[in-house]
Amino acid sequence: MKFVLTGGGTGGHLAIAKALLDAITAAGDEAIFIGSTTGQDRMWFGEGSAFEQTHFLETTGVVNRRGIAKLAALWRVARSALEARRIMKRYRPDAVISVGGFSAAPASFAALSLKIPYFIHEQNAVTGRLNRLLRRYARCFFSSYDPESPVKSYPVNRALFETARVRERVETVIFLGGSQGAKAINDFALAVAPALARRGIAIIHQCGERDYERVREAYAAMGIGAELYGFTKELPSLLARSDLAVSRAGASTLWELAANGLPALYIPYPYAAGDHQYYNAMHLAEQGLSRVVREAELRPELLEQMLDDGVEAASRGLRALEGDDAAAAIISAVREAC
Ligand SMILES: CC(=O)N[C@H]1[C@@H](OP(=O)(O)OP(=O)(O)OC[C@H]2O[C@@H](n3ccc(=O)[nH]c3=O)[C@H](O)[C@@H]2O)O[C@H](CO)[C@@H](O)[C@@H]1O
Repeated sequence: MKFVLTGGGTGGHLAIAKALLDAITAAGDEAIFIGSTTGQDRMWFGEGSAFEQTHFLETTGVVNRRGIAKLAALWRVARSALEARRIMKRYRPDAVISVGGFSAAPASFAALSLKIPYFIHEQNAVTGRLNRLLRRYARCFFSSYDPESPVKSYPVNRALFETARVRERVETVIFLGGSQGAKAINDFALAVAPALARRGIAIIHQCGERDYERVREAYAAMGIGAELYGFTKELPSLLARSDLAVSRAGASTLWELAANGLPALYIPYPYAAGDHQYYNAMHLAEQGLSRVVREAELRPELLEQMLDDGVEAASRGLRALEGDDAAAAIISAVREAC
């Protein structure tokens, strides 16, 4: 079978595209990618990816723009949709799967106008604008928070299941800012680092490229030897070594931590559309599997409290969540629906 995967912008969407691609190629099938020239699409799939072809079309976000800027963004989507139609007429895919984000708009409209079976994977607890608009036209809508979804587990890198373990005590804390890094989490890490050092707890910290120098200098000034990364491709092995995470609640990160049995204190990005990071985190917090705190209410004592309470029960609970190979299950559901 031939697939088109579309969508991206940020790592959360692209991580799903990658997991689906792996499931497609493992089954001996093939796929092409249609994404955007803006955002992180090229960084993920620019060179040496396993896609048969990759196309980066000119699109920018539409939702937060006004006036002329919005019209210009819509014009770019329309022009790129025509280009996506030309690509699909040549490639003749059996199915188009959108992982959301503004990068997905041209290929989604092209698929629907050509009547190619169309599928959506929504990563977040609050459905994004484009997915809300197009959901009614999709043959299946996959979401880990929707009881109606044909597959409820979330596609994550298999390595996270393979290295999963129950955490009995906290020897290493990892700070995670999502694919772009988060200044608030960086500041929090620096504020709690001395207390962690006093307890003999090691620190791993993914701080984002933009804030890397500042954070590096701050650790050096405190004489604390944190293991620091801007953006790293080795995240799965870093998570496997960690016992507690302090993290944004981007969907892919959240389900990767869950798959690995790694409990977290989630600090949702306050400006995410529809506050979706908060609802992503609440999905786990309501089951007692992690904690969530608003950025404005973040206090060092909260982390200390979690260290005192221990993480074993939460870690065991995460390991008990449904955790099959979601990407393969999604691809086989797509195959059946075509
Ligand atoms: C600010 C914002 O709007 N963020 C959104 C964005 O988050 P963001 O792009 O940060 O997405 P996620 O947290 O979902 O995923 C980040 C991905 O990048 C990977 N990674 C991250 C850092 C690193 O150094 N190396 C690395 O490989 C992670 O393992 C993960 O697979 O998309 C998510 C999925 O729609 C949403 O839930 C988030 O709300």
